[in-house]
Amino acid sequence: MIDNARRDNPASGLPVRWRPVAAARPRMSPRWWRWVASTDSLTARLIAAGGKRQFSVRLLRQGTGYPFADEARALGMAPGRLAWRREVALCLDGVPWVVARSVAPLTALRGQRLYALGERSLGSWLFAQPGLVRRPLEVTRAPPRFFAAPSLWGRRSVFRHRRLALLVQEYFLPAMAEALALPPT
Ligand SMILES: C=C(O[C@@H]1C=C(C(=O)O)C=C[C@H]1O)C(=O)O
Repeated sequence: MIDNARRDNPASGLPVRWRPVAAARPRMSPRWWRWVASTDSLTARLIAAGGKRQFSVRLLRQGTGYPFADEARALGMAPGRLAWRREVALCLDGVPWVVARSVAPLTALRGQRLYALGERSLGSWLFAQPGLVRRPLEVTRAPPRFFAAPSLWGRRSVFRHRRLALLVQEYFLPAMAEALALPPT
């Protein structure tokens, strides 16, 4: 499991510590709290916050592979099981503000046409699904393992829709903090 993840990305050997979002609240400014703890569509929030800037989804990588060990655990996947992985940058005027990595067990994907999303936002599909359930958010200060940039906050949660379980991890980048004049934490 961990060996497979390492083959994908040498940095994955560093275990990522995820904590319930409420546990991080004392160290988080109210402005960041509104971004990190929100449970509605981040895509919609970014479009609103971006004002006149043009929103776009840049597809970094998509396909089948092994999840990181902490991702497999969050999804309740047995070691060695393959997953569908999608990595994107959510950009405003072409500048990445957030990078996201979504992971789903392959077995749960049947019939869901997620491959066809391309550079449309997963969020706009996901939040249109009736009966969507979102598990509690967790946060980390560790940088993303799939994109070479620091992040201010990272968060993750599992969405459930019928048989689909999808772990969405989103990292807020310094460019976003700078553009919106957000504090360092
Ligand atoms: C889950 C959402 O979807 C966003 C869009 C993503 C994509 O297109 O791959 C990935 C993660 C999210 O940041 C959302 O808008 O909240």
